[in-house]
Amino acid sequence: MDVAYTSEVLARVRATNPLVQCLTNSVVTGFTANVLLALGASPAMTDVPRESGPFAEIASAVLINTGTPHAEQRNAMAEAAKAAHRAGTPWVLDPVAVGSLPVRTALARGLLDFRPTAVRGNPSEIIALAELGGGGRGTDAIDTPDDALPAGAALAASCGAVTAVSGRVDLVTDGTRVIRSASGTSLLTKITGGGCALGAVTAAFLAVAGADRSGGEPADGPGAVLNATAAATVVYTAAAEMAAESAGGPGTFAGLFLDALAAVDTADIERRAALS
Ligand SMILES: Nc1ncnc2c1ncn2[C@@H]1O[C@H](COP(=O)(O)OP(=O)(O)OP(=O)(O)O)[C@@H](O)[C@H]1O
Ligand SMILES: Cc1ncsc1CCO
Repeated sequence: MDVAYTSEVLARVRATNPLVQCLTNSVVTGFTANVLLALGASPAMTDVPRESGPFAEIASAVLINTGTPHAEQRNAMAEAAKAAHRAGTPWVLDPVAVGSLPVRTALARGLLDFRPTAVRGNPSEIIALAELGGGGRGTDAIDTPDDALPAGAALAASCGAVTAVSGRVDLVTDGTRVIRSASGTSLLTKITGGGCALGAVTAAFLAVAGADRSGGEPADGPGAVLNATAAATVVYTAAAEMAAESAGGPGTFAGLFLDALAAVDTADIERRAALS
């Protein structure tokens, strides 16, 4: 995974406007849609039963985020995950507050049966999803990304997912390889949805990553999911870093971040990527 691949996948998103179906929490819905639009993707918050399943079959990718999982949305999530799995639509699970709250913990663990392409969350959520810990403090983490490495390996083994763990240094793993990305800004933690919108951006990148929907060899090679997931983090955090340079605080940062997502280019990515 390198800067050239990151720029190439970003260009594909902008050229093809992948349709990203989001079943996400009520706090971050508008922000998430704006982040996808700024990036060049096309959001659709299709999250009611009898629509979510059929839509997941035609969407380019699906995001399921458990932040505010009301009963109807839980049913829609199960329907969408099942349909995405059946149709070969890449889908991302963001297990918000899993571990510390019981309803979403059961929901998210059940959704693993439908083999998410990637799981994205903070360290405590990832550890709890893999049943290796009890979760964080509500939506906040109490663990570090490296603490979640065994959980990433467990999720790769149990459902084949690539795992992206957020923190000061973000980490992406397929259970064997680990990519760390140190770009970004703590201002992302001072606006709501800083992590949730990254889940949607990850879905957009997976949509264009050359993964074969029939389960065959991905056009971008066997590491396509790992590389595209890491590329999403690099673009997202590079844009956040650009926004932070002229932000006066969380309020102006949010707007400048959308501007930066629309503007970020190869030179910006080259300057700001901090991969190891
Ligand atoms: N301590 C930190 N310093 C700098 N950047 C950080 C820090 N923690 C997180 N980030 C950045 O913020 C992004 C979002 O991560 P965060 O851990 O806040 O997600 P989250 O808890 O799932 O967010 P939310 O549930 O509020 O959407 C990460 O991708 C990372 O780049
Ligand atoms: C604040 C909050 N509560 C449930 S979901 C959410 C958005 C950030 O995870």
